[in-house]
Amino acid sequence: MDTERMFTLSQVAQQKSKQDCWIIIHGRVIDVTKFLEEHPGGEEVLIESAGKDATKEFEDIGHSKAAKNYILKYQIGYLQGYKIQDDDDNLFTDSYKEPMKAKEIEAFVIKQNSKPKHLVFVEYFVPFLSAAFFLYYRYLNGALQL
Ligand code: HEM
Repeated sequence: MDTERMFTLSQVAQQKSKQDCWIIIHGRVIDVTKFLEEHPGGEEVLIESAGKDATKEFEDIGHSKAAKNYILKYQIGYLQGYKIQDDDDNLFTDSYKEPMKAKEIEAFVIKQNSKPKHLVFVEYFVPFLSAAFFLYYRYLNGALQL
């Protein structure tokens, strides 16, 4: 997807129907046409913001990182003349672009952390058995001394 394309405000303003619904968030032009039915907040709010800058509305709701990843997914370009903020990279994560990689890493970490069953046996059961034998031995000694 070519996200480097530039659009003017009037170009975006023309795409405000259910069939062509674009909105601007943080200077990014997003084609939400295919996302309308999927939007958990309903399609109406998106259609109301269509063709406009909806950054304030978007931020006021307190959208999650998942929502910001959708922005990366549906972004088609940038608004011409928009000055990208210094913290723009922090506003969006790029994890959408490589979801498989993220999953692989997660799986790897789980594998690394989970212990094989026999290790659990050695770690907990063997010390417990040793302690039990030791106490039993002390008990027998004590019993013999009495
Ligand atoms: C491309 C733009 C947008 C995307 C990708 C998006 C995505 C989402 C997602 C994923 C959710 C589920 C909750 C979450 O993960 O935060 C959500 C909820 C919601 N969104 Fe959006 N949204 C967008 C724009 C907007 C705009 C412009 C408005 C308001 C004018 C809006 C209003 C809402 C509301 C009211 C909810 C429901 C919150 C709730 O029930 O707790 N969204 N949106």
